[in-house]
Amino acid sequence: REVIDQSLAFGPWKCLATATVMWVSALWVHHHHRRTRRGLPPGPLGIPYFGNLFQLSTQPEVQLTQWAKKYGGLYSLKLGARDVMILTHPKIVKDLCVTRGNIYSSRMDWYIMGDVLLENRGVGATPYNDKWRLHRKVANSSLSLRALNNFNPIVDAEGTVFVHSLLHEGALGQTPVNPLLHCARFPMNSMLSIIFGWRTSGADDPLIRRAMAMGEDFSVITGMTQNAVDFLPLLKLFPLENVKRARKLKQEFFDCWGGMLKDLEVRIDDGEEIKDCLAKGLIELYKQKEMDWTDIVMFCTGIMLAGIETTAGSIAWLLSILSHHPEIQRKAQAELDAVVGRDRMPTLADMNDLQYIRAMLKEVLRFRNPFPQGIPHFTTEDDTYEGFHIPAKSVVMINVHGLHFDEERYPNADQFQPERFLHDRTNFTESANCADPMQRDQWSFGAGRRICAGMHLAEREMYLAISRALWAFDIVGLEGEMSDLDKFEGELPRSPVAFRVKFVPRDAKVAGIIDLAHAGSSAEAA
Ligand code: HEM
Repeated sequence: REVIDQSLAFGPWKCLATATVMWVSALWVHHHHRRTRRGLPPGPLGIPYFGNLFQLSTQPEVQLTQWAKKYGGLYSLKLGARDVMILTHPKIVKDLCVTRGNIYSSRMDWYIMGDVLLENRGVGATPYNDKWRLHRKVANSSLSLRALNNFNPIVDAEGTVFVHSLLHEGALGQTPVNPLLHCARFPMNSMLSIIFGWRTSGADDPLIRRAMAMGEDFSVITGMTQNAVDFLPLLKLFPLENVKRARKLKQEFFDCWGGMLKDLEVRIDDGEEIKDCLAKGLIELYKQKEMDWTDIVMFCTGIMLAGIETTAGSIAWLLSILSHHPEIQRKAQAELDAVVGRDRMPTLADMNDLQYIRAMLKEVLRFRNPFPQGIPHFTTEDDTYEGFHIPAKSVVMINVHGLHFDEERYPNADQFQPERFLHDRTNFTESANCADPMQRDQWSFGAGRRICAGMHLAEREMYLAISRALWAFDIVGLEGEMSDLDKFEGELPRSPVAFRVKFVPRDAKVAGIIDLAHAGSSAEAA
């Protein structure tokens, strides 16, 4: 009697549950068949409407890389309403993003980053159109190899300021230092000089914290895991916390970088002689009506965002990693002492002779790169590749993490081993442009027509910061307080969390040499 009662009570629920399971399964099968019918590359099954969205965690690159092992160098996902192509093989990245760059070079219509925050302007966020071409041309005019040579003295001087700050904040190796502010100030001052012909005068300048806060906010609210709305457009109907944050941040961009442009415009209008800088050129374009005010503010915003956190984070990762590896420091220092000696600091002229340092820079970008899922490209036309259909308006992700942790190309990929690049004498740009994609060192700078515009600058800054830090100091981790190499902040880009190390001068002459160079270089930097 009890059993009969129980089955009667459970019966309707069981029926309902069975019906639901059948309905979901039918939708699932239908969904799968639709994908196969469309001829898309293979990929994991998702659920109707949401696709694979819920299968990605807060570190999507881990799952993306696991799927690459199963589905290969090109597979597809459905993230909400979007078709997403994941590229995890060098040849496929080159074939699509470089060779077919006319189709694969746009940017998706991001809601928060594009519509709300940057108004789809700025070099990095603008879709592939004439506006982007103009923005990219202007960026290249200051960031190309030739243009950058004019800024060599400034970047060199900032490299000296960097080690000088570490030396003195660390009381000549006595006191631990959190190097993050200094790592940010170096690229920030280079960018300020290139854009506005101006720099911050000390690590306590409020602009440094302000720029870092803007960068951190941007990095958090624009990350993929924060933006389900880019894949589920219906979410736009709901009040989203990040939209409020983005509007506030946009205002901050206008106040800060827009304010600096305004000051410059007033000075130009007052007839002041202004030395050549990117912002001066932008104001000319604004006056000639080739760019509007939002264009030039977002141009500066985009360049400042692209150029600070990325490079700062890479320098900081390397300092953090080196504090775990005294044996790697010794190898780099042996090379530095042989090539440079102990009576002067390394300069840009030594870069080609410091092969171990160069290998370390490549290895840190492989090992802890700021954009493990790349910055997505977007297709503008239908395409067919290796028999697969790639529809127009597909999101195309270069799975940088998957490329960088491929054991076949990088044995012991989860270890930091500069030796793997010792044979490679190319600089970042030469390697990115090499004909055989299997020979490319790493993929941190993306690929094709949207490839990073700041590779030369990033390389010079990273080289000067690290070669000088290792020439001058032993980087010593603190007992019981070693940095955590697996924790990071933000998403677009990622940076290491705060840590402290000691910068211990390697010999008695170091402080004198740095102080002397600093006295000479601060005039140059100013
Ligand atoms: C370690 C440092 C850096 C890394 C890892 C990095 C990485 C990247 C990546 C992944 C992209 C997107 C590429 C693509 O879509 O395929 C990019 C674009 C860009 N980067 Fe960098 N970047 C770094 C430093 C810099 C610096 C110092 C600047 C100087 C201003 C800069 C300026 C830009 C610009 C303007 C773009 C947009 C290019 C476009 O969409 O046309 N980056 N960067």
